[in-house]
Amino acid sequence: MADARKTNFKALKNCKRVDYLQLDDYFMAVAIVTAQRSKDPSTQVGAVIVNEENRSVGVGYNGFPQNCSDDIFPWHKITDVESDDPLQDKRLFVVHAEANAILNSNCKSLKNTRMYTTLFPCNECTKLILQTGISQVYYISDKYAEKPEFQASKIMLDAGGIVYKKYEPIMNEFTINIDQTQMNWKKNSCM
Ligand SMILES: Nc1ccn([C@H]2C[C@H](O)[C@@H](COP(=O)(O)O)O2)c(=O)n1
Repeated sequence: MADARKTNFKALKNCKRVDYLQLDDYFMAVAIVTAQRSKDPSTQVGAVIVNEENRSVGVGYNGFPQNCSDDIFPWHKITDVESDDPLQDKRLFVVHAEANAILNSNCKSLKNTRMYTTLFPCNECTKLILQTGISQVYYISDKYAEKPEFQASKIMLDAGGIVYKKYEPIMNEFTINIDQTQMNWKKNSCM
């Protein structure tokens, strides 16, 4: 009688999918999807923190603090509106995606974790990155590279020996389509 435990799995091809999403692309994709939760009309940012065991331990997007209503607080900058009230500026109130990912983390220590963020971190978030022991930062855009806040970030990241790299995807594009997903499930269940 054949002993199932002695089956030689190597003798046959195991039919594993080859076009699956690689781990780093997956985490950056989570950051991109998370950014879609932001109510900011000009820039939506998402960030994910991942530990050494490849578990995501924190996610965040840019938004106002708890109890500061998205419908009441300003989503513009003072320079975008005709107002002489300096409080009419989102920058005074928004919590950045990276800070939210850190604050939302579900573990005691972020030492040696890596962060995937859709936008390069500002100086304030970089201070938190250094203080929490995050050791790698992957980003998609560095659109504010010329601003002193973002240059200060690089000075601090360099001083802290933190690896930061523009993200190079393996799979640059894939589609999220809920109707299509449902159709695929139906198709597969008939096979
Ligand atoms: N690394 C960053 C940089 C910016 N943010 C947030 C802050 C604002 O909500 C928005 C930037 O708005 P803009 O100046 O482009 O009108 O993005 C962030 O979460 N993380």
